[in-house]
Amino acid sequence: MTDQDKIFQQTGRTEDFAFNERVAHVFDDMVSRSVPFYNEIQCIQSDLIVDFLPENSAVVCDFGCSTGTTLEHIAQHPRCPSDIALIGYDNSEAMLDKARIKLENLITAKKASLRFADLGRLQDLPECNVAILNWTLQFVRPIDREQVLKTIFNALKPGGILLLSEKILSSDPVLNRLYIEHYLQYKIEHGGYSDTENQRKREALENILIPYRLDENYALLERAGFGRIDTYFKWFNFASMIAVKI
Ligand SMILES: Nc1ncnc2c1ncn2[C@@H]1O[C@H](C[S@+](CC[C@H]([NH3+])C(=O)[O-])CC(=O)[O-])[C@@H](O)[C@H]1O
Ligand SMILES: O=C(O)C(=O)Cc1ccccc1
Repeated sequence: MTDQDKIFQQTGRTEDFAFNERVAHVFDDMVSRSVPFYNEIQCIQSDLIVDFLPENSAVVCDFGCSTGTTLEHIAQHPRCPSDIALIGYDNSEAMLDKARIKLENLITAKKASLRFADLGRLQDLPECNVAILNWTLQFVRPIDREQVLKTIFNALKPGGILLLSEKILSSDPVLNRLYIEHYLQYKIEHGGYSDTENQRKREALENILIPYRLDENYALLERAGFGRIDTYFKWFNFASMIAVKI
């Protein structure tokens, strides 16, 4: 069980956001209260993923897997092949510790494995059918993002896909402001966070989470070599994209 996220209820100086033990401990609660339609996205994303998996030797890599929720969803999909390798990567040991507990049965059955890795230094990736980058590229330094996508593109088999979810900016400043206001209101109404918690988290994420516009993400994907790019889910300042290695 995950405890309730009270991280930004504390008073005092706001520190930069980090995926440390305290955050990992409450992460499932935090992410489901902070990312609009988080659970629905996990469900429709699994539907898409299984469309691209072969019956034998299917490989799925989840970069920035956090507590392993996405990999667990895929394994539980009724059309998930039994011959599958689900590989989760993250650069937070605290997150991987939580994922190890959640995926214990899959790890014992040799269907899942977890690897400590920094996205900026990915090495020896296996050939994969599906790569996932959900709300993680936004934390990678902008100058490193293209290389990360190129490395993932090279690891994908032809016909394989990348699923990329990001917090995004609108190109129109007026709409951008409106979207952010609606998002903060969403976190109050649906997430149960207070105005002060929202403000503190916003401060803590500044310079850590750097969103791009949708067209900037598309350009990055195109430069990395991807074709057939589409947005399969969008909600104000959040977008989930699919990109195919043709
Ligand atoms: N450079 C990096 N290298 C590797 N991992 C990183 C890096 N930077 C951040 N991370 C990891 O990326 C994850 C981002 S959370 C992903 C949610 C998940 N995908 C989910 O669908 O539940 C999204 C969020 O917190 O908004 C964290 O686990 C970090 O440790
Ligand atoms: O809460 C936010 O402002 C977000 O952008 C989502 C989020 C969710 C979990 C960790 C960091 C950011």
